[in-house]
Amino acid sequence: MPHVTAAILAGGVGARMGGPLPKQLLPLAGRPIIEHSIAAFQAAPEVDEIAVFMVPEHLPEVERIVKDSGAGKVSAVLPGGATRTQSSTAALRAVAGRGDGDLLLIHDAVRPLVAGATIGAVVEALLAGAGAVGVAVPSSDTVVRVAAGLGGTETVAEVPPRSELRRMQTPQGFRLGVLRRAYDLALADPALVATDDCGVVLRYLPGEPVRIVAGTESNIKVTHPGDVEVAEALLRRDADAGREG
Ligand SMILES: Nc1ccn([C@@H]2O[C@H](COP(=O)(O)OP(=O)(O)OP(=O)(O)O)[C@@H](O)[C@H]2O)c(=O)n1
Ligand SMILES: C[C@](O)(CO)[C@H](O)COP(=O)(O)O
Repeated sequence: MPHVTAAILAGGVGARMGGPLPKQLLPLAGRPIIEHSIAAFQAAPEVDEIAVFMVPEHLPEVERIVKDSGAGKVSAVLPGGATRTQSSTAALRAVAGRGDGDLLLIHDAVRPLVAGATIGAVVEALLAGAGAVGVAVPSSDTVVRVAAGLGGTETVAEVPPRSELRRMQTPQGFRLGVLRRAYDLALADPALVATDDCGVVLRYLPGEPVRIVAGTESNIKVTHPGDVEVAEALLRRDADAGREG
């Protein structure tokens, strides 16, 4: 069986959230957001090992969280990079000793409500032969592409068919050989701009299918002020549903 490493990316400073602390350290139901994310992968039977990539100035807080929560699968708490893409490449460096057939899951630390079933579905798709797997949900809203209008305004440039659109979440999972080849090409491209790792595979290895598995609406990315309260409400709802089910 391939070895499965989960990389939890926590190298961001949370500019959109604001405030003195990176949002992954904010409390959610009494525990730091990142502790929920680590716990999800700790509990996932498919995952062998976890590595966390944290804003360098806050490494000690995460080391303490890992120790106090008893997350025994965490083998390393390392500095993240200056951009999400650089944190992903830090994750690739951390698994340099693993084989091309081993698996790497990359997860946003600020998606604390990821379901165990979602992690399982990503690994299952990889074990079934996929080289790259994304998690996505349909969009309820019409999504448009915009263009710059007059005087700093925006205008609608295109309305792609909604039935073909999905909202991407994490974890995103990869056979290591695939992600390594994609990033080797990406890092040699001075025009590299990426917001997720499946996008890097799609752009630089266009022949490599990126499979999609279904995500959940609860797997939100805590991004803006107010999102912690939304996550708290979703956590309560999921706990109530678990008690009733
Ligand atoms: N240099 C970075 C930037 C982001 N991330 C991580 O990638 C995930 C998704 O990023 P985002 O929500 O954009 O987090 P921030 O970069 O912290 O937020 P902002 O863009 O508002 O500053 C987060 O878990 C974040 O910590 C990372 O590991 N390294
Ligand atoms: C990877 C991601 O969560 C997929 O939706 C998203 O692209 C991260 O974007 P961010 O700007 O780093 O929050």
